[in-house]
Amino acid sequence: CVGVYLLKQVFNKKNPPYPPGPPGWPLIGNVLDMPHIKAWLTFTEWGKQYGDISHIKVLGQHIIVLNSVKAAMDMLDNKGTIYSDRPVLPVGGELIGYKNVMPLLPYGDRLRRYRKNFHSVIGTRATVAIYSQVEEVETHRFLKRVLAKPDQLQAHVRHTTGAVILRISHGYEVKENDDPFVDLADRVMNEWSLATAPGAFMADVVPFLVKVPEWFPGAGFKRLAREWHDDLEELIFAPYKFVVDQMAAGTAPESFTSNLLRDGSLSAEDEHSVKWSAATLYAGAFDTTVSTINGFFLAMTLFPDVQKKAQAEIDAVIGPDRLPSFAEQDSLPYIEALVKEALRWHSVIPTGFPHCVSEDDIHDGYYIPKGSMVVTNIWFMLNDPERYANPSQFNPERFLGKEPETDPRTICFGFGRRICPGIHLAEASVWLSAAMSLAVFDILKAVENGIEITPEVDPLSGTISHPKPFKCSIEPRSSRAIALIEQDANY
Ligand code: HEM
Repeated sequence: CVGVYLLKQVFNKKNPPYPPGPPGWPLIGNVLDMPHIKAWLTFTEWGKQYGDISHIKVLGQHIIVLNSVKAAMDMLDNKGTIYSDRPVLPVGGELIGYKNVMPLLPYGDRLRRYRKNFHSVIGTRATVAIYSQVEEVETHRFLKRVLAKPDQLQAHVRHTTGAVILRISHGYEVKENDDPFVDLADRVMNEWSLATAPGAFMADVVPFLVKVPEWFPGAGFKRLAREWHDDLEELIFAPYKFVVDQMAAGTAPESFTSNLLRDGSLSAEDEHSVKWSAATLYAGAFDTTVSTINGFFLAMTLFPDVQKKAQAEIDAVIGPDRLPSFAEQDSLPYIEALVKEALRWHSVIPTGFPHCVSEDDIHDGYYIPKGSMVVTNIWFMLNDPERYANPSQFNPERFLGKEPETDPRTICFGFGRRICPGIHLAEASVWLSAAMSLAVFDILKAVENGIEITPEVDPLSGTISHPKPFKCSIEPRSSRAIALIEQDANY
């Protein structure tokens, strides 16, 4: 009745409720509701049932799930001063040391320093353009590798992405095989993704276990954490020393690190920021770029009409006698739309990196307690049928014409003060891989025993989601294309 409703309103004003969500159980709360596989699908269901902002509580931790761009902007952008912290991971963050890597760095002065470093070196399209030649040389090498061994596409994507990043971060040119820095970085990235997965260690949920000595039964995670800590330290110091030595010898090429060290004597804190932000560049860029480029190849295998249109544009604008370069970026609108669609269609960080709330807040009448973890369901935002017609279709045309759909770059790179600082580099790498590959290769369905194989669209679980490994066939488009790939480019 009206009386009860009014009483509820008065009560809610004084004690606003948590946002709605699955009811949970006495004592254990929502432990059983927390999804571990493809969490974005469960979060999407919650969005349908409970609205844009939902809430669960898992072992004392409040988790807020956002299912709309508006809610993400209202909270993470507009209230950025209190929605920009990161969760504390007792094992990954503290014991191993990942809390010094930017995605897990607490909000504060050190974060501002790292982000300033990123901004000064790769913060705009113009600053990223300094590395155009590095990207062009390495991507041309990628074409050569694919031509030689097309069935190892996914290994070539990883190798090339690592090569581009190490040249940009430390001016280091990788060896074709068994490169020590690439192997180390690969190992650390693998350890990072294991250690930061939700529920990776019991001690993340029951933090006092961190204090247990290494010899204690069940404390094997401490030995692992020590070994992974050592790998991380090596990844930070070895490439940094490489740059310092080269600078002393006067032979250091342009790189993120050499650029930041050029200013001369640095305080200990500045030196820390340079070392760790350079290594962060690898951590932030590697898996995300690999996953997006693999997603592009998957889309081309499944949507041949899109591929043909893209090739027709390249043929008309560039012709058959040279490879596309960054100089033509603005003359290839269909390729630009295709890159946007690649960023939308395969969502690389489907549930974002969690933000943490540093003060109590009341938002839209809901109580958001200090310490809450805020998760953005980026996957749904990029697949919301009200925003993107037929979202499962790979259709670059949705971004062309008079009424383009929302630019996915305003969603897929996250929100607020923790928005991805590598946007321009990510776009440049994906653009060049797409344009150069389409210029010279046809990407087709593989045929085995006379039967065409249609790959599944089945993104894998993980903070960074990769497309499920798939087969495709890659053939040079013509003998002219082979000659273009094989020639020594003059960059
Ligand atoms: C397609 C490629 C990429 C996608 C989709 C992507 C997406 C994202 C997202 C969603 C976040 C979390 C933002 C938030 O907390 O709201 C993020 C953070 C971050 N990204 Fe990217 N990213 C990509 C490539 C890159 C590249 C190339 C770099 C490095 C050059 C990079 C470096 C980082 C770093 C350092 C953070 C942490 C920022 C912070 O915590 O303040 N990312 N990225």
